[in-house]
Amino acid sequence: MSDELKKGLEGVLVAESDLSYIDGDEGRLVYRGYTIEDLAREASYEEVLYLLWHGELPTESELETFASAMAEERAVDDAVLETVRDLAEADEVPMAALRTAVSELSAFDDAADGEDPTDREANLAKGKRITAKIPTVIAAFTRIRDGAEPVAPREDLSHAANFLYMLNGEEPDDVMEDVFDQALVLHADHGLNASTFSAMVTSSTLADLHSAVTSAVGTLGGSLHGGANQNVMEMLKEVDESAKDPVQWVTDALDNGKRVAGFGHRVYNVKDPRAKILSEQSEELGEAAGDTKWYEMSVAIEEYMAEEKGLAPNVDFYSATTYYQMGIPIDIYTPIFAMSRVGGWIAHVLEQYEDNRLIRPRARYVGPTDQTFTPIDER
Ligand SMILES: CC(=O)SCCNC(=O)CCNC(=O)[C@H](O)C(C)(C)COP(=O)(O)OP(=O)(O)OC[C@H]1O[C@@H](n2cnc3c(N)ncnc32)[C@H](O)[C@@H]1OP(=O)(O)O
Ligand SMILES: O=C([O-])CC(=O)C(=O)O
Repeated sequence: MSDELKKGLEGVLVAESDLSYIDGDEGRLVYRGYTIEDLAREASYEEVLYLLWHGELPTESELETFASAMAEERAVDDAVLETVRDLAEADEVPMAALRTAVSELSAFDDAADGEDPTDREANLAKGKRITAKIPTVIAAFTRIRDGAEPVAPREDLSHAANFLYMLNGEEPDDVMEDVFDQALVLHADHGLNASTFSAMVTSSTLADLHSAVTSAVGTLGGSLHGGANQNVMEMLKEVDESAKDPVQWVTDALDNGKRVAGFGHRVYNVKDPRAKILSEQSEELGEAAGDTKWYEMSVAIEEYMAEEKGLAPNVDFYSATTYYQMGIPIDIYTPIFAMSRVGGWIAHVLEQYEDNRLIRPRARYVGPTDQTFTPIDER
């Protein structure tokens, strides 16, 4: 047994996986051998889900069956909607509301209590239900919080278009649907990132899929992980409102010991390939709207961070301005990340169950070992 301490588990191999491969020096990401560039351009989110869960790209009829079965599962039980309403009216943080709702979804899931938690077919069906319902929860929460009534899901729209329809009460145009669908594809999986690992740890105890996804939602929300996309946009708005030069603003932030959201990564030593694609989306949306202010501000910060800190943008840096220019409320950027990443979480949980061993690392104990106990009335 090695006593070498790897803080943050950096570089530690804990599993074999054939889901996604990251080359952190080359800035390359593939899902099951397909480059993220090809998938973002050519495949829908539903197609990528099928690829992750079933191991290969679907044929047209497989995709049609898969996507329509998932679309049929979009509605959530009234009791869950009531919880979502209560949480929205109580001004709950969106990621906390999503975590609570995902947990409650299990109470209304068809899966019989006591079934084998590792049953692959049951989990694929359950995974489809969870993935289908998460967008409904996020859209309903957002609308109620903003003083509107939820919009019921439609089965005839794609996963991406249906979410934007439920959020805005109107169908998105083709450009918005495509940009959003690409964002979902780009966020679907990323090796053993923290939230995925959290889902794996939970499932390694033979806890059920809803528990694993609930753990993962909780883990994604932190500012060092998925929560960074919201922080990026809040930072850019602060820069804008400060009327300072963006580079000066960032210099001051770094001088004050702050981290710049959307930069740095545990695995990438170069620009995240997803950030490359999203920066193009961000620029195109700005150009279409006749205002590239957010894109230009982001590029100025990117150049400065590269020169001064040797840090490159991660996926969260350009998703922020992409979503902002689509009119999406800033505090649901991380729930949207979850809406995509749930596909990866489920795929990794399926892998975990296939070849399970309890995940249980050790800490090096550095406390005392020979204290003399003092009874409470003598302390
Ligand atoms: C989807 C995702 O989860 S992508 C990541 C989203 N998170 C963010 O964007 C938050 C900002 N980024 C960070 O905090 C980090 O880069 C992380 C958490 C992503 C990676 O963390 P780690 O791999 O543990 O790197 P670590 O925190 O040790 O940082 C290494 C060095 O780079 C610096 N650094 C890393 N990221 C940043 C940043 N965004 N701003 C300023 N400095 C940074 C650290 O201060 C540290 O410097 P030091 O060695 O002089 O102390
Ligand atoms: O891989 C990571 O550590 C974080 C990340 O980029 C992701 O989860 O998409």
